[in-house]
Amino acid sequence: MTKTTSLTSLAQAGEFGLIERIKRQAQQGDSVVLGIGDDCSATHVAEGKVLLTSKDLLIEEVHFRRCWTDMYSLGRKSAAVNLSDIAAMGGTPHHLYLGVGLPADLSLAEVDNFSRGFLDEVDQAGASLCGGDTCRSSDKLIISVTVQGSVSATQMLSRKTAQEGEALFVSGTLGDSALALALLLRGENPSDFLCQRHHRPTPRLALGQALAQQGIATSMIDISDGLLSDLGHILKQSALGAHIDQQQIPLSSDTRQHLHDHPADEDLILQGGEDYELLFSAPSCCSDAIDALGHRLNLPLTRIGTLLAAEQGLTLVQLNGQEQRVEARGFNHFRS
Ligand SMILES: Nc1ncnc2c1ncn2[C@@H]1O[C@H](COP(=O)(O)OP(=O)(O)OP(=O)(O)O)[C@@H](O)[C@H]1O
Ligand SMILES: Cc1ncc(C[n+]2csc(CCOP(=O)(O)O)c2C)c(N)n1
Ligand SMILES: [Mg+2]
Repeated sequence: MTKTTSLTSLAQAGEFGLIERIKRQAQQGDSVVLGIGDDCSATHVAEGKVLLTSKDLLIEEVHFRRCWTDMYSLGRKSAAVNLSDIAAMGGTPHHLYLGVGLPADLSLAEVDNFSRGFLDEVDQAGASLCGGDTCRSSDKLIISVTVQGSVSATQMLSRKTAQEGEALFVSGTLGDSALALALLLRGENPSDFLCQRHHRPTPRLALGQALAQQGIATSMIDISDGLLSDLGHILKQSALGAHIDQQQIPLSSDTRQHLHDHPADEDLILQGGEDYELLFSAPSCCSDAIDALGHRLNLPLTRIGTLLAAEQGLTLVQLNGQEQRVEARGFNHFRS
């Protein structure tokens, strides 16, 4: 057996050495019958719940640049963006599967930092890494994560159950991540706050679960491709229109200051992606419960608009007070 302490390269560790290193760091929750190490994992599904499963890829130069992020943050983000999809259904995450295609120029220390970040995010969510796949990639770092969670079937929140007349809310602030990315692409240095928002998104798990369990929200989605695009999915699947008030969209002070100086960047708020905040609909009578929940979680929950009949389409009251019909546009892998 190879001694692991003095290893520095992927070649020295080898495929199975790498898997062993990840396995040693991974904790297993009670629902895991068989974790890393066999042909499949085996896990229990809680009785009376439905299984939620989602997958997200992160590809170098498409989702991240290695020169912009440290590997620990990339590991955390790879888990977080997947956990965010479980949050969007009102669910509790349980099991994750990590596929990696590793270019030969990565050092073992970088891979260790990546897995440490991934596992810290998984642990924080109370979930377990149960398996994955490891292979060499010819050039780019490729990350493919599958997450499983559960939710009571009667409490699950989907995109297709919003109702006309209900209010639309978002958590947190919008546009910070897209602004950080825009600045990085322009060769500028985003503030530490903006960098955190881009490289270390927070999956809103406690919020998603509370909205589902308390029966407050009627539909929900996490904002990965931008507010208008992701709202567009709720509108399409619920056969509705909506009215958004741009003045109400919650901004961080860094983003507000930037827009004051660079108003041309306003579209980043509406169409920039990777906020990983939750967008949800709720009857207007739930406003007090939503306020109380926001206070309890120490997270702003802001009403930004109203759901209308489908014929009314998607309209935006702009900052100048003018109402304009808008497209449900945002990040699109084959268009932007
Ligand atoms: N190649 C594919 N094969 C089968 N289903 C897919 C494929 N790509 C996406 N889907 C499905 O299409 C739906 C929308 O996928 P999408 O990736 O846009 O999810 P999202 O949650 O809106 O965004 P994000 O990827 O940022 O999490 C999901 O149900 C997803 O499982
Ligand atoms: C280098 C670099 N270029 C562009 C972006 C922007 N970006 C990539 S994927 C995505 C949406 C969510 O992804 P998905 O829909 O695949 O889940 C966004 C906004 C980035 N983060 N890094
Ligand atoms: Mg999603």
